[in-house]
Amino acid sequence: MSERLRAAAEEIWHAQHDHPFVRGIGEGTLDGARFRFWLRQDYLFLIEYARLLALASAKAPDLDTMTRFAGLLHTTLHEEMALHRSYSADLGIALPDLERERPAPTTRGYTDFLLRTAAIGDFVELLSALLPCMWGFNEIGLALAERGSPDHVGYARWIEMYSSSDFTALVDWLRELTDRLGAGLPAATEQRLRETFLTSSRYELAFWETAWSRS
Ligand SMILES: Cc1ncc(CO)c(N)n1
Repeated sequence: MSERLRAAAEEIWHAQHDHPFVRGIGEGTLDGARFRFWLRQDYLFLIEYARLLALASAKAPDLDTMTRFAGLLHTTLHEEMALHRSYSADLGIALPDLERERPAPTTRGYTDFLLRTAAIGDFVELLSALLPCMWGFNEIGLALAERGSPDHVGYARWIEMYSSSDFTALVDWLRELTDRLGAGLPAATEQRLRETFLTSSRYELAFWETAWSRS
């Protein structure tokens, strides 16, 4: 099912790869103010995203899945958010300021959508909402890593995080889980899951666009 979801969102994902913010990360040309805006908003995003992972663990259909989501929650809080904290330290942003940031409408809209889906949808729907977050960042990270970044690039740590073999393995696992739980669903259910996947994909694109144009 994950391949069909990805195919339905091709245009949106293509626009993400092509977005000047994403290209700027890869080429090392993204200006500091835009990255700074993204970093502050993404930290808020990750706090809510961590709640989503906690809900996924709570709603997991079996102990193994519950354990993996608890691990993913831990990795997000301690590794992915550590990346943001280290960039913030470099940029002179104090931790309390990072947490006190006000969410931009896109950040608010996206995290509300994710948590709403987790709260009232079933587990597969939650997975469909979550998949574009991790899979999208991994696909972008891998594409940028493959293109290679010049040595002077300050965004190398960003690219390393999202293209790492650990992050890639997590995405592979999440896709397998979606394929397993999404197998043989009625067409109307898959249609609903596709809409959820598309909504998250649109928010992913809007997140880059907001950081590009609002800062
Ligand atoms: C908006 C957004 N989507 C996905 C990820 C990856 O976890 C992130 N850090 N931020």
